[in-house]
Amino acid sequence: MADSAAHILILDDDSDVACAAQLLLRRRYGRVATLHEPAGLAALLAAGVPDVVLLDLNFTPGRIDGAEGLAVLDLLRAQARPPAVIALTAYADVPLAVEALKRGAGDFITKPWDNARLVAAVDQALARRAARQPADGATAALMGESAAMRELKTMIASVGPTEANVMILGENGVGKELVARALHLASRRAAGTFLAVDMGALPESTFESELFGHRKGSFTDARADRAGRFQAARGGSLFLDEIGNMPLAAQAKLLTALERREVTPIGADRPEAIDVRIVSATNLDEVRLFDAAVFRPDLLFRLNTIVIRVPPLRERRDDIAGLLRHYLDAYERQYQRPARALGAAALARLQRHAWPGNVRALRHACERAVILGRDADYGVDDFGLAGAAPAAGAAPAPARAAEAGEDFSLGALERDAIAAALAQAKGNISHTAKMLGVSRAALYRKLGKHGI
Ligand SMILES: Nc1ncnc2c1ncn2[C@@H]1O[C@H](COP(=O)(O)OP(=O)(O)OP(=O)(O)O)[C@@H](O)[C@H]1O
Repeated sequence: MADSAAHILILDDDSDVACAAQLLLRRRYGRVATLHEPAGLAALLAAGVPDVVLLDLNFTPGRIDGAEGLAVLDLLRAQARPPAVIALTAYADVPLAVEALKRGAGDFITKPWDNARLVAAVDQALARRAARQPADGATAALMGESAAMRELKTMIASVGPTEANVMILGENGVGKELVARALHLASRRAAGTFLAVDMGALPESTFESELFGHRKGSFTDARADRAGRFQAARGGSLFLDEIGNMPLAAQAKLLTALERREVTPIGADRPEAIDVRIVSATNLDEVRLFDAAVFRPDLLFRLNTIVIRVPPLRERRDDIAGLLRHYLDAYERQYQRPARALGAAALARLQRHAWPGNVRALRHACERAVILGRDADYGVDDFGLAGAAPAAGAAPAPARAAEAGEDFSLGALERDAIAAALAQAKGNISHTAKMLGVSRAALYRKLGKHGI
């Protein structure tokens, strides 16, 4: 069964053998890579674990004990989601093949192989791997196998099925909305609606009408009955995003609704029971969140029964290579560009980058690289990172090009204006967008464009 999404790796020191297998398999599977020695394997795994590895067991000429291949097998088995392994043995060496099977290989093939048998073995290996995958549909969109991401997925799996209110904390672009969606998918409400509301963008004047609904004629513009977000999400999950940006008066109204578990549409004479699971998110740091002048403590304690912290990308650098490959592949497909490799130097540099805009910025950088990159491999310049080499763990200082009189191009001035507004709004995207007079979506696009 051909599978255009499958990723196969052939690890064999004999380049003729590897090339023959690659030519055969490339016709049926999406990505078929070859490697001639185990030395490059760690970097390759960091960029994404293949689905199936065809593994030769001896690399050094003259060696037939299989020790090198078995060591690679151990490394493959240690991956968070190990690939299915087919051992390649040159000598019909049954004891070695048996040892490989004992150590976790799923199958073995003797060289020279029969093409049909090799293809059947790969098909079976893919099927085995698919069957072995954990029931992680809910968290499938959340990429990353770092210890922090694994912990996050475990947390989602245990908290998701409960009705507890969850507050998700993390910087802009770390994936808070993805986590909220994963919680919904892992819940008993998964068949219901997932409705996201940007609380920072709701004008105070229409806050109640937007959230609780209104009756026809209850105010000048109320030309028909309208359900609020609480009613629209009935039976599902309501994601209150940017909760830290709500004015205090609006916080009081939300608190009342959550305490009473009912809302009264404007102009209605009776309240309506609410049936939603509340998931909220903010990029406020916890010091600000616990400041009563910013956020009502009673509302905070309603919302944060469970707190999930999503770490910034610079604290889970192990995920960077996989995310880069994922988004490069996705944009290569989207823009119908040829598949290109990410050079080792560029990868190392990207892994050191501080990524102040987190995964969102990385995604934009990949899109830029796919569109603008011209060389055979991607180089670091293709990604348009801000600052040549910002120190790990630190957000880059705003560009001062205009101040220094170096560059008065409109692009540079726009970048400076955004960086300055962002700094003044303490990283708050909604406030920054408001200060600059653009929508949040437009601001995100500009952040990506300037690599901020
Ligand atoms: N772990 C991840 N795997 C794949 N994509 C991710 C991951 N985390 C974030 N993204 C992508 O990064 C972008 C930003 O994610 P998301 O909107 O969930 O972040 P956020 O923390 O809610 O951001 P903000 O606070 O700015 O609203 C999206 O395109 C999302 O698909």
